[in-house]
Amino acid sequence: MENISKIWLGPLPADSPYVKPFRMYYVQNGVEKNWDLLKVHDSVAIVLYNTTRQKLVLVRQFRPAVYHGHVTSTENGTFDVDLQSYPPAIGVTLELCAGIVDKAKSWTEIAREEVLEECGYDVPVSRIEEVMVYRSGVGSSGAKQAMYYCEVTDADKVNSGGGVDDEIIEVVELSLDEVRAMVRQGAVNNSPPSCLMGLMWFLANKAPAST
Ligand SMILES: Nc1nc(=O)c2ncn([C@@H]3O[C@H](COP(=O)(O)OP(=O)(O)O[C@H]4O[C@H](CO)[C@@H](O)[C@H](O)[C@H]4O)[C@@H](O)[C@H]3O)c2[nH]1
Ligand SMILES: [Mg+2]
Repeated sequence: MENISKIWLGPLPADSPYVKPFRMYYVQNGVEKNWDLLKVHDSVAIVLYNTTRQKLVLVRQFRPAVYHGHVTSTENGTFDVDLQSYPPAIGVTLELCAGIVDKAKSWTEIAREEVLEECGYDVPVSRIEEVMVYRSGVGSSGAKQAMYYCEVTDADKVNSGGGVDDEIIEVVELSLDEVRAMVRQGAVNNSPPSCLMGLMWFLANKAPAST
């Protein structure tokens, strides 16, 4: 996974299909203001629970933005990355299965495809229920994310997952005790808030009482 041998930074090309930067201007209470922001894709995330194994199914992957966040928090924005001081493992996250909405398909169909591509479970959209919709990165992007819940069994597993094209994704199964440890007071995670919220929602609403 973190078989990464070189890391460097460059300016964002204007034609990035993933991130488009803008400065928005507005007048509030008669005062002109502006805000620097990013247009990024909306997305779906899926809380996946394997009822056969009583495990939450998450994904591990190297996230360049998380790596950058670790490094620039101490290096003030510019860096020649020394992989000894900053091992790539600091950029590896544990997240809900998730994907960007970049196709003309329904959001639940995109969720269904992500469950299949990233985690290897083939389920019909009728088994994917909406949990909630919210905005991420309210200071920088405000992108919409819809969270879904889906229960799967070992019988739904058709491949090992891992993503498509050049994606490198590891499927990780967590016990309920391991999930509880992730959201315990004082816990420090490399996970996004959406994942931690999804896990807390699961513990509050879906987790079997006795395990
Ligand atoms: N973002 C990006 N920048 C590139 O430069 C860039 N270059 C290539 N790609 C490709 O785009 C695809 C993105 O993968 P997904 O569709 O699975 O989306 P996620 O990365 O899982 O992101 C979702 O889930 C996250 C967790 O909840 C949220 O934080 C995000 O907001 C949310 O979109 C991959 O094939 C990747 O190779 C880039 N993708
Ligand atoms: Mg993804």
